[in-house]
Amino acid sequence: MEITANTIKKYMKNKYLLTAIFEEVRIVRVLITGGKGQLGIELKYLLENYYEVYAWDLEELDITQREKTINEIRSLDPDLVINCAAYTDVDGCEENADLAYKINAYGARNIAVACQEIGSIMVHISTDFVFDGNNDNPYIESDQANPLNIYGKSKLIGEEFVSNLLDKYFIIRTAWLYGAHGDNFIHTMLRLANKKDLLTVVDDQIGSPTYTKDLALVIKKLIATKLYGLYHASNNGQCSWYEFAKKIFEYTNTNVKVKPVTSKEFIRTATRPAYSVLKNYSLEENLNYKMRDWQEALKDYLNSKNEGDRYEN
Ligand SMILES: NC(=O)C1=CN([C@@H]2O[C@H](COP(=O)(O)OP(=O)(O)OC[C@H]3O[C@@H](n4cnc5c(N)ncnc54)[C@H](O)[C@@H]3O)[C@@H](O)[C@H]2O)C=CC1
Repeated sequence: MEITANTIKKYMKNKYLLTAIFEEVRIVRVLITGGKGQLGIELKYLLENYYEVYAWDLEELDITQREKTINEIRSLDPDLVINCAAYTDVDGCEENADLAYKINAYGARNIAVACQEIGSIMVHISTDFVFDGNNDNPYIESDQANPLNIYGKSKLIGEEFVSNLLDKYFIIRTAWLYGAHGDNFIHTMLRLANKKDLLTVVDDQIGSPTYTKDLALVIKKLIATKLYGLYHASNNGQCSWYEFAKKIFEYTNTNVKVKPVTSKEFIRTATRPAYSVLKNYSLEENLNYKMRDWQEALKDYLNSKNEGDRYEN
C-alpha cells in the first residue's frame, strides 16, 4: 500500500488501521501504571520522547479496583500498558499478605483483562524473588520458580495471570533496582555512613544490582519488537549486599567501616533467597543485547548530575 497524506487522513480516526499500515508506529499511546515509582518515572522520562505517555499512579488508578481499572484502560485505549505498580516492601508483604496478593497478583490480572479486551500489549515487571536461591548458577527464564516469601509468591501469580490471559506480553524479571527517583539501597548506605562509624551489611545474599535507566532502555528495545514472552533483565555480574555497599563507598570516596554479617545475624520478617542472580538469556539470544556490568552502571548512576542529560546518548 502506498502511504500518502490521503491514506493517513483516511485512517486517522482508526488508530489500529493506521498503526497496521505503519509497522513502526504500532505503538502510539503508552500507559504506565505505578508511574510514580522509581522505574515508572524513569520509563516516563525515556518513553515520552517516542510515544504519547500516560504515567498513572495510585491517585489516578488503583489497579486493585477491578471495574475501574478495566473501564479506565478501556477509555484511554493505550496500545501498550507497562505495569510497574507493585507492593514492593518485601517485609511488608509478609505482614499484609492479602494486600500483597491484591496488588501484585490480582492488580496485574485486572490490567491483563483490560489489555485482552482492547487488544493491547502488556509489559509486566517481575522479580528475581520468584526463585528460591538454591541454584549456584545464574537463573535463566526456564528455571523452575519457587518463591520463598509472599512478595515472590504474589509476583509469580501475577506473572501467571498475565501469561495465561494474553498472547502479546513481555514479562520482565529484574533485581535489586535503584535509580534517580525514590529511595534505594545506595541512599540508605550513604545516609547511614553519615551517621555511623561502622555499618553491618549482609554478605550471604547474592544478586545483581540493576540501574532503572538500563532497565528502561531494555524495555524500550523490547517493545519495538514482537518477540513476546518472559525475559530476565538485570545488570551483568553479581555481588552480595556487603560487596555492593563496599563499591558504593569506594566510588564515592566515603570513609566508613563496613562489617559483613549473615542473614541470621540481620533478622528480617521475610526470608530472602541466598542466590538470585539472573542470566539475561532470552535478551541475549533474541535481541543480541547484553546489559552492562553492575559496577559500570553504578558508576554512571553516581556520576549522573541531572536528569536532563541522562538519555542524550
Ligand atoms: N525495587 C526493587 O528492588 C525491585 C523491583 N521489582 C519490580 O519492579 C517494579 C517496579 O518497582 P519499583 O519502581 O522499584 O517500585 P516502587 O515501589 O518504587 O513503585 C511502585 C509504585 O506502585 C504504586 N502502587 C502501589 N500500589 C498500587 C496500586 N494498588 N495501584 C496503582 N499503583 C500502585 C506505588 O504508589 C509506587 O509508586 C515492580 O513490579 C517491582 O515488583 C523487581 C525486582 C526488584
